[in-house]
Amino acid sequence: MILQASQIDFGYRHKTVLDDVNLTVKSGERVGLFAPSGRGKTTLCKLLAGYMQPKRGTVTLDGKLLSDYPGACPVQMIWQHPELALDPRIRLRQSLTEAGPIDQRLLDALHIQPAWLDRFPRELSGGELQRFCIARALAVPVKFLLCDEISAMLDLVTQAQLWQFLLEEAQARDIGLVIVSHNSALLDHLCTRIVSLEG
Ligand SMILES: Nc1ncnc2c1ncn2[C@@H]1O[C@H](COP(=O)(O)OP(=O)(O)OP(=O)(O)O)[C@@H](O)[C@H]1O
Repeated sequence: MILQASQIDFGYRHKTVLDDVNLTVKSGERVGLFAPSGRGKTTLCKLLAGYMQPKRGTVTLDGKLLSDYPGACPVQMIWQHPELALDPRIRLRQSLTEAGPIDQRLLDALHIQPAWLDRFPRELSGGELQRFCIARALAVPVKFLLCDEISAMLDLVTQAQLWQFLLEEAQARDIGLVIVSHNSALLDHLCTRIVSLEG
């Protein structure tokens, strides 16, 4: 499959953030997105995942708009701040089952303890919550995963385990990855290609 952003313009109020941006990602590719803070990486991810619509240009998956795909969106985003990605009023088990059936293999691979599922988001640490958000994104038949600074809050050992798991999972399921990070060494290590938003 091909996820394609073509001639994207986007701004907040009167401020232009993205001007004629093009990006193509194929299944199985791992594309790093690198740019200074505030340049629009998160904004581009939100557009690629269909959370917002561009002012000009299109985002398509195999030539069709994301809204043409029924059910769970095949492009999932994992956010930099996991606490903002979850409904604080519902327990994690409900968040997970709303995405799809609980897959014990995913929970084990991400070292998610069964007891966490009975808690509310505020009752987990940032790193625990992030691993939960990754399990939730992978619970749907995802084709492209947008990872926006997802590992910065994890210790180095957990980061390494997480990326090894995500790379294996992406390869096994032919998922395309877009990886946003300020850590260029991490991107060099993980990605098949790196794209700069610096113009
Ligand atoms: N909801 C919003 N309303 C107004 N301006 C916004 C909004 N979200 C982001 N911006 C602005 O848009 C610009 C791009 O933000 P964005 O979060 O996409 O950048 P980024 O490259 O991901 O930054 P960082 O590396 O710091 O996470 C910034 O100048 C930011 O202040």
